Amino acid sequence: MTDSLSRLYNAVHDAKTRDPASSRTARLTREGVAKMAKKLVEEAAEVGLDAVQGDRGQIVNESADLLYHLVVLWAETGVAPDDVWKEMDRREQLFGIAEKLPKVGDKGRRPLAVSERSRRSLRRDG
Ligand SMILES: N=c1c2ncn([C@@H]3O[C@H](COP(=O)(O)OP(=O)(O)OP(=O)(O)O)[C@@H](O)[C@H]3O)c2ncn1[C@@H]1O[C@H](COP(=O)(O)O)[C@@H](O)[C@H]1O
Repeated sequence: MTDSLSRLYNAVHDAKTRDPASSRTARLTREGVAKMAKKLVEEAAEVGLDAVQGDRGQIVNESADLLYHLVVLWAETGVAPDDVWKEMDRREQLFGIAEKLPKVGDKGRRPLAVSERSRRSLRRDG
């Protein structure tokens, strides 16, 4: 999946300077980040609605549109796919450590407390 998104990112990056008449990405680039953000939110809402309606095929279609618009927003704001993969790796390591800690901590603390602490740390670092 990360490969497909990285390829899409490169294609989108190249398309930004193309003729807006033939490239949706170039059109979105001309319209600016607010328009890109609006499109992203619309696609996310569509995926959510399709899920509520139980339309699996449409969830797949709209998810592809959602990912395209997310990548367009990354390219516009200077975020590279690697930036996101690194953050995901960091979280995986953090939660992995939390999972290896004792199941019941001091004073009868439950593992959820450890997990919650990790989440707070993520929010603070992020
Ligand atoms: N992966 C995609 C991709 N996914 C979805 N879409 C388009 O995004 C549309 C969904 O967005 P909208 O709902 O806003 O579309 P719409 O209903 O037609 O809305 P409006 O255009 O009227 O605003 C889909 O109908 C697709 O046409 C994509 N358009 C382009 N790409 C890739 O992006 C790269 C650059 O392509 P161009 O931007 O066409 O140069 C290429 O690799 C393309 O394959």
